Amino acid sequence: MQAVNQNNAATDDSAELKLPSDDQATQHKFDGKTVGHPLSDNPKMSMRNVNVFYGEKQAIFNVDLDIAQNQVIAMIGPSGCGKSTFLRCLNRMNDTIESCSVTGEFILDKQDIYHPKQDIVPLRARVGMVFQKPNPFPKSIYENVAYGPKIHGLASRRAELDEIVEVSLRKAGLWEEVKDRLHSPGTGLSGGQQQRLCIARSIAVSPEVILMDEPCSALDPIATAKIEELIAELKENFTIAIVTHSMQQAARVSDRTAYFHLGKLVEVNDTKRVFTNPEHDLTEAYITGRFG
Ligand SMILES: Nc1ncnc2c1ncn2[C@@H]1O[C@H](COP(=O)(O)OP(=O)(O)OP(=O)(O)O)[C@@H](O)[C@H]1O
Repeated sequence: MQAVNQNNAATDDSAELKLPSDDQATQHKFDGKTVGHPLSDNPKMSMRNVNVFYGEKQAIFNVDLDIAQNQVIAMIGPSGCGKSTFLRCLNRMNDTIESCSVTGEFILDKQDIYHPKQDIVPLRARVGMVFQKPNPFPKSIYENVAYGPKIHGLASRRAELDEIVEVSLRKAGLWEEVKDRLHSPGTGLSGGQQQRLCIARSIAVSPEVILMDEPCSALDPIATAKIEELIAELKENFTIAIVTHSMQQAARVSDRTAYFHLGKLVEVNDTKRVFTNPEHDLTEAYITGRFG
């Protein structure tokens, strides 16, 4: 039966408007059980039964997920689905938001990172974070990288510190571009270079896990390509979790992909599988651009 518009004229368009959106139609099919392989044989971090609230509003529902050692996991999903909220729980960045409460289990190498005795400073050195917008300190390039090792007491002599700075900048693919101006301000670098500086700063304290929250969203395609190449190199030494709006980026850089929808973890699988043969209709609807 065709729907009738306000002028009583039947049109196909108005009939279409009365149908539920793909989003609404498929939403009902999600029973809350993540499909695919959310757990791993070789987890660096294991999260169980995670729920996150901002005041009364629940942002994450019963998420179980492992992040495998020396892999890149991409977290994707429509805006507001909770990707950044979940990521920020992994180094307790949400502790800084007063209204935010987190329940569930977060284990990093058998250690409960929400244990009352857990000190946040060493935790954030072990689980570093790179933000959407490059945020170098208003200090020299050298000091940006040296700051963390200094406060964590990782170098006792200047030569040791120099070495950490050089190695970190090399690992971040920035050394050749900045070695002759280490004492110039970090903020004087291009956006892409600043983001690599922030990655060097994170690497300098020898993290085990690096969290990246849309690290390329403020960058041009060339700077983005450099960061993506870097991610592929970094996973040799680090475990990486990246939130991205770009499905192409998730497909290029990650080994596993986790698809979130309205605060629920719908599907986790090998990235290739997610993008070529998703198990859940919601994942398929998102990756084929039917919503999001
Ligand atoms: N500080 C906050 N206070 C209150 N609600 C918040 C806060 N941060 C996020 N939220 C809410 O929690 C839900 C998840 O937000 P989150 O930023 O984690 O989603 P996201 O998937 O990362 O979104 P986007 O892709 O747009 O960055 C949203 O409904 C958002 O409005």
